[in-house]
Parts: sequence; C-alpha cells; structure tokens
Amino acid sequence: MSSLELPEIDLSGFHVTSFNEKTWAKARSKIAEALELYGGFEVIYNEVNLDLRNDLLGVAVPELFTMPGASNLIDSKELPYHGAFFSKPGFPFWALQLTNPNTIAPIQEYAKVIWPQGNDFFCNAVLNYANHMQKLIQTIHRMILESLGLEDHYDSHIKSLSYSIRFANYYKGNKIALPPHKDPNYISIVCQHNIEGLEVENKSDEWIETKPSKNSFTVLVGEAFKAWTNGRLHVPNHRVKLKNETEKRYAVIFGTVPIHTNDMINAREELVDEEHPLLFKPFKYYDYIKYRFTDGENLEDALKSYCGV
Ligand SMILES: O=C(O)CCC(=O)C(=O)O
Ligand SMILES: [Fe+2]
Repeated sequence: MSSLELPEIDLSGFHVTSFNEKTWAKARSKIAEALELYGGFEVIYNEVNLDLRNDLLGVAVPELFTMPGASNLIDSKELPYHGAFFSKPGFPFWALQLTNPNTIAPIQEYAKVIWPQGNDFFCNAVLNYANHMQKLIQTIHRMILESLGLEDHYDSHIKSLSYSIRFANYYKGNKIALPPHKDPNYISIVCQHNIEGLEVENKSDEWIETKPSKNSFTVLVGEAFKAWTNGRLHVPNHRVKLKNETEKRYAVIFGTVPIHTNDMINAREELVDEEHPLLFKPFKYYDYIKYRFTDGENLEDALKSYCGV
C-alpha cells in the first residue's frame, strides 16, 4: 500500500451482536491505526450488494434530483447542513438531507414532499441502505470505543445518537466541486457511485484520492467525535475534485449525529487528565452547526474557535 491510499478494512459480516473475538480484535486494531494516521479508511462491506447500490445511486437519487418537488425541501435557515437542503455558493453542488432514515415513516414523509403520490422504490432503497449502514456504523463506533477503553459506555453512547443520510449531486462546473472541509458530526460513511472524486488530506497535507470499489465505502471521523474523545481522534479535511467538469456525480453520505437538538457534547472524563487537558468546553452540537455555517464558515478550525479551551 502506498502512503497515498487509505487503508482498506473488511467489516463484512461484523456486527456488535455477533462477532468472532479474533477477527474482531484484528479489525479493531486496524481501525485504530487507520484513524491515527488518516482519520478515516476505506471499508469493505458486502452486505450492501451491487443491486442495492445501483437502486440507490443509479436510480433513486438521480431521479430525486430531477424532481421539481425537491425544491420544496429547501428550508435550511434554521439548521444549515442538517436542514433538508444544503449547498455551497459558488460550487456546483447541492445536497438533500434526511434525518432518521432507519424507519419507514420519516422517509415516506420526506418522499411525499417530492412525489405526492409516494415513491415506494425510493423509500425501500433508502430504508434498506440505511439499515445496513446503521449496523456498520455501530460496529465502527463500538470498535473505536473499545480502542479507547470506553466499551462500558457503548450502550449509552449509541442511545445518544441518531442517524442522517445526505444525497449529494454535483453538476457541471468547477473541478473542485466541494471545497476542503471537516464533517461536524461523529462519523460519516460516503458511498460514491460511477464517478469518484472524494479526496482526503493526510497529515503531511497531501491529498489522497479515494479508490472505492463496488463493495467499499469511505469512513471519515467528524468533529463531534473529536470533541467527545477530547482530541484523541484526528478529523481529516476532505474535498470533492472532479476529473471531468461536465460529469454529473452522485454520492450518499450516512452519518451519526446527536439525537436531540439540545444535547451537549462533553468530553469523556476518562480521557481528560494532566497529560490530556480538556480541549473543548461542553457545547450544544446544533448551536455549533449554526455557527459553523455562518460566522465560522471560513475559519481554519471552527470548532476550536467556537469552544476551544
Ligand atoms: O460527495 C462526496 O464524496 C463527499 C461529500 C462530503 O464530504 C460531504 O457531504 O460532507
Ligand atoms: Fe464531508
């Protein structure tokens, strides 16, 4: 593996409720090592088969972006980024976000805004995909907590989270279709389709092109997890760079976010000591989101400016 590739880790068949001790421990140490170096990795996960990937990224999501009703979802003033609609002025990109995609009701409600007669194909593809991603992301959260000696907190940690799914569309335009940024949530899992373009910056400021295969996804740590672990996790800068400026690109980003809008993110006390003084004051995640996408928009390290000690 050259240093300009993200490590690839196979988590097919793993879940927190069923695993083989030996392979679990091996995968966990690979994840810990990858996060230390890159703040992310490429995960192989065969549970999402090619048909589902095509149904979602080849059919359901492209159709979504052709629907005039999608603009009815545009109301991101209250919660930029976590609102239904998200864009970056000047970049050929827009995204629609849906929270709680792991039960059918919120998906159907969302779909009704776009397709008043409903769209079972879209709803089933999203639900099916989200349920696989939920299992995968829980496994990753569990392994990270274990690596930090926090396994006893896994149940309460998972109960404090909910899930979000973002559908992104890049259209004709600049090569840098999404500028460098860090994700503010706990963990993101990016699924790219026929057109790649996601790049992740390493600690030597080099851009690593991700090379997803048909059964792999890119996992990225976000700022909420960094704050919760008192800086133990590295949050990678990443961007989307298109090779061909005329191509249409789709991606789906699944992530973990705090469950309640008023929830505070507090560093785990076990990870604060003389050697590791507190890095971030407790903060309300969704207040930080508002800051991040307004006053904090162009800061190098918005989290530090917002609540750094
Ligand atoms: O489209 C992609 O590959 C990644 C998008 C991304 O980084 C984001 O939406 O935060
Ligand atoms: Fe991102």
